[in-house]
Amino acid sequence: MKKIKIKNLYKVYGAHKNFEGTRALNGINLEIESGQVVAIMGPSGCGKTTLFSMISGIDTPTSGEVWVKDKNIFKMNSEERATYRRNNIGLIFQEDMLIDYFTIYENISLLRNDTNEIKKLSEYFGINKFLNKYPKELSFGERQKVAACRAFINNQDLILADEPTGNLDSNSSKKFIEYVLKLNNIRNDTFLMATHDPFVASYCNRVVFLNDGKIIMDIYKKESRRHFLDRIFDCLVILEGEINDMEQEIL
Ligand SMILES: Nc1ncnc2c1ncn2[C@@H]1O[C@H](COP(=O)(O)OP(=O)(O)OP(=O)(O)O)[C@@H](O)[C@H]1O
Repeated sequence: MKKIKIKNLYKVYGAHKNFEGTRALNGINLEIESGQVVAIMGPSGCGKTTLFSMISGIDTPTSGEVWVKDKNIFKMNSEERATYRRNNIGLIFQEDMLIDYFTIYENISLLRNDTNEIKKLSEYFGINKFLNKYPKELSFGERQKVAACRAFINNQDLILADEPTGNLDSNSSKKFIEYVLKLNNIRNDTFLMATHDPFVASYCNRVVFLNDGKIIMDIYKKESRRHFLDRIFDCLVILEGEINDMEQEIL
């Protein structure tokens, strides 16, 4: 089943009569199957965060359509869209967005206060011993696992993670992504992750490369993670070539 269908999506920021604006998304067409684990890669400013804010309905596109589970989310009014977001989407950001004066338990329970589910998820992520502590008492890696628990708590089946390992060292990144993907396998959620890290991307089944608001490559894992990582590096070399060409054109 198609989980997400994006058709001809454009987002232009800040256009007015003397300025044509910034084209953050420049005609994106993308389909994602239910249960797929997809990394979105590309240089800073290529449109990854903008794409996520369109899929989550946080912001509206200039033109184009986003269908999630057979619903065109920009045909909903803003109230319906807020309900859609709350019930369907789990968000994980680079900054964990935990509330410092709430305990870890309270932070996770904000969306759904289900003691059994919180116990299960926090045990799964190995943070159950921290439930009565405060975010400041945890390491970055531990805090990011709390953020993941919060994203999964409401049984959302679409998780959007924007640079979730951006603040973690390589060992914590590896542990974080392994935990998230193992859980994802059990629940068959659809997982989209923006990342600059090829190693983290190599854990996904598919990597979509963006440049300048467009999809320029889209690859699927058919081999071992190690070999997929090599292929991701090859794509990054091609991407770098494109960026250099664009810079030459501007000069
Ligand atoms: N609210 C905004 N107003 C104006 N321009 C914006 C806005 N948000 C993003 N942009 C511009 O749109 C383009 C895409 O930005 P976006 O944040 O989606 O990129 P990104 O790939 O997520 O970058 P990064 O990897 O640095 O987070 C950039 O040129 C950015 O400057």
